[in-house]
Amino acid sequence: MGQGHSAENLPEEVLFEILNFCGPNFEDRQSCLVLSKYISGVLTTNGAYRHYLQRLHIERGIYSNPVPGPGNKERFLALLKRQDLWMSGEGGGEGDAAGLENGEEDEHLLPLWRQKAKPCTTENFNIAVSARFKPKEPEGEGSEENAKVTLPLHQRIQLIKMSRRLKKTSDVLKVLKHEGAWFGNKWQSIESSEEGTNKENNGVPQAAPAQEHLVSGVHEIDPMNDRVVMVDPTKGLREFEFDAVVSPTVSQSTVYDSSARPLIADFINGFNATIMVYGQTGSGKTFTMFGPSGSLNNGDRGIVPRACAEVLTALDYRKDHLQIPMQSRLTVSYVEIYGNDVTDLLREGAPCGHSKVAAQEYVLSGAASYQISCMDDVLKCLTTGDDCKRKASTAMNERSSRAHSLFILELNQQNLDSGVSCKSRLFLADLGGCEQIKKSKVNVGKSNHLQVLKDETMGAAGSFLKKEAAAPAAQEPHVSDDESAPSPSPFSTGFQQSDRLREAVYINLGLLALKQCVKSLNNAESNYVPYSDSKLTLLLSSGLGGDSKSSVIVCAAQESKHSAETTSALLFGQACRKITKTARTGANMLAELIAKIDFQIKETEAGIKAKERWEIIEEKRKDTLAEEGTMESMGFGGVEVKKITVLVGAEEEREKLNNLLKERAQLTGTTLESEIGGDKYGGAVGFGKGYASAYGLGKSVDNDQESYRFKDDVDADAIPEVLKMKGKVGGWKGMNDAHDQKTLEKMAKKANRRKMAYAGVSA
Ligand SMILES: Nc1ncnc2c1ncn2[C@@H]1O[C@H](COP(=O)(O)OP(=O)(O)OP(=O)(O)O)[C@@H](O)[C@H]1O
Repeated sequence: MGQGHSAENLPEEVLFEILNFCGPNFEDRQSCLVLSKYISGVLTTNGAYRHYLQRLHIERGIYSNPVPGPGNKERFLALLKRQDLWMSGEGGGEGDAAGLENGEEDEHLLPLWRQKAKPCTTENFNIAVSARFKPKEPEGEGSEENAKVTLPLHQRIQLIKMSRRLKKTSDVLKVLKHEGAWFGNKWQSIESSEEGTNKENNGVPQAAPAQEHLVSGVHEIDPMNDRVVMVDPTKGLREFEFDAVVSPTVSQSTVYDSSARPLIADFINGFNATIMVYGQTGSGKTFTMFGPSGSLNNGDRGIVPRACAEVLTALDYRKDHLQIPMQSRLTVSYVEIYGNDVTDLLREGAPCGHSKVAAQEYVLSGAASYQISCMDDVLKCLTTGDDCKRKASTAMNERSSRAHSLFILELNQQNLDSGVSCKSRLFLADLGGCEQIKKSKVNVGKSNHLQVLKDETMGAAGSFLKKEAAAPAAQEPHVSDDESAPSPSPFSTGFQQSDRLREAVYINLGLLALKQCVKSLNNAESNYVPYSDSKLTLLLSSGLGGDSKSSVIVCAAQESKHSAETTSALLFGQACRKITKTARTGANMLAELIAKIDFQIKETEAGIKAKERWEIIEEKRKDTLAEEGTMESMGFGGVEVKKITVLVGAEEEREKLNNLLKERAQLTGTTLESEIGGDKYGGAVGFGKGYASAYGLGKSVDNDQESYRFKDDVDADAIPEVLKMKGKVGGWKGMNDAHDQKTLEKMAKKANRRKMAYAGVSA
């Protein structure tokens, strides 16, 4: 409950906002009500802004989550910038400023919606990263022993400063001295010999029992300051800061509120959004994203069902309450990425698209989507998809996801009055868990399989061995999810377990590609992000570096035996947090990515044009088809020296162009050959149909051999005008002076006549 206010003692900024809201004549009854409540002290400033947020939604269609707690003012001022999202034309909608004389505009008195529109479509932001820790499991005996870490002195000092809230290093040294820990017995023996053993502790906070070693693992989870302190066996003490750190005991709804909810509002307001969970296998990614099995309808449900519920509730509300007539359509796609295969989990795992290349375009174009209108539809989709997912038991997780899965919501909305429409997508990615094969033990099947083969071929004698082999096999992870299912034959066990290994490799490869993309995005000098390295990164490309708002939730285990993996996951989160992006409403990720690549292709082509020149080089070639018994066949002589013309000077640009064309081919779902073969690209630099043959360039630039650049017969016509004019054709005597076509032709012929010369011994 706020303090009582009178109109006179209202803070100026509040009065200004309220005046803006109510208009010069206080004609808006609801705003008057808010104002009167505020003045009488019934409403706090925060509460008043809650009302403004509601108005923004009802009158302008700008959604905000009903979040309890403070911060409504900041939210309102941020959303105010988007007020014209659903209005047509430029400027602030009905900017006729009723109540004012012709053309007279007083900003302070203009009602909120009648102010000039501010540009609302782009927002700069960093990827938001949060960390969530799974509750601790009891560790096996001896694991602590193995994970002891001795910190270097400076880190030990830092740790004591943090844990005892000490500022001065001299105080920390007193603690160390008292503990006798870091220097061990040596310090104590020096102390006892010099000062006696029972000296008083002069004002330093009483220390815990001496602790010479720290145990590796999570040392401190600090949700208040969104900080995690790790003790890593190889790197010592490490501190990580995130946008949110949630304590291991928090509920699923708290995780949703802190890491996902703001993005759901952005999604409804026309931004593309991406939320992904990243972490080691068994760290709680699926738990966070979907919830434990059977929880889709209860309080334990994860981000996906919660997000769907919030979007559906918001759309229902908008249908009945908005003052602008909005039409909306919500669809869902649910796919799994396994190596280079993308499968539709809502169509019994059918492959997406007609080819592996086109799969991502198929998904992003919405061809795999289904319309949903209520929570029942969502639950059906989730159950159908879940039944279809690759899951198996490993030593690390009873129900381990064996591929990356992507749940995509697509929302199409239109203001029927203004005709303005907007499409936005929400990507919810449950990434497969990075796993160390030796820990998840998914490679055990290989040896089982071989053992079975051995037994089979040994016939009756093998049956004895089979029994022997059965004992250790029983301790290995079982692969069936279904306890009641008939136990698999040893053959199938072998196959299934080697499948686990392949799955682990595919998952790790996708994650590696993801890490490479994050690295490139963080490297200011890198102008190429290798999205096309994997299907996972292709599908997530817009979420990582494109136009969408993104949030990464790092899931991790606290146990010391997982400290290396936890540190690595937290480092990934930290790298993601540094990526700055520009998000825009109504962005079409795929089309824009392609347009961006097209622009880069044009720039690169211009660079090649400006830099490239012809040069004559001597190439030594050996006769590989020499007759038997000749000197050449024995490796002596027979070397042909050929003078050949070669394009040089823009090698880096050509490589870049090649990568860009590859990336474009991946995005458009075509092949590199068709990108190069068309007239669209590289006409001037030798990739177009005409130039490719004139320059003697092979069709496939995928082929790394340099020979595609060589050409014996130089056709002077083929030398680009730009090179002739600039006299850039260097290395060829007299070429710099050549300006007319005839001279060029003559020189080309002369060079061809002189090109053959034999060196060495001939037979
Ligand atoms: N925060 C949590 N609270 C309680 N239990 C949890 C939590 N996180 C995970 N678990 C439990 O830990 C187990 C593994 O979780 P989950 O399957 O979500 O891991 P994962 O990271 O998705 O693993 P994988 O990559 O192998 O699929 C499950 O039994 C899950 O219920």
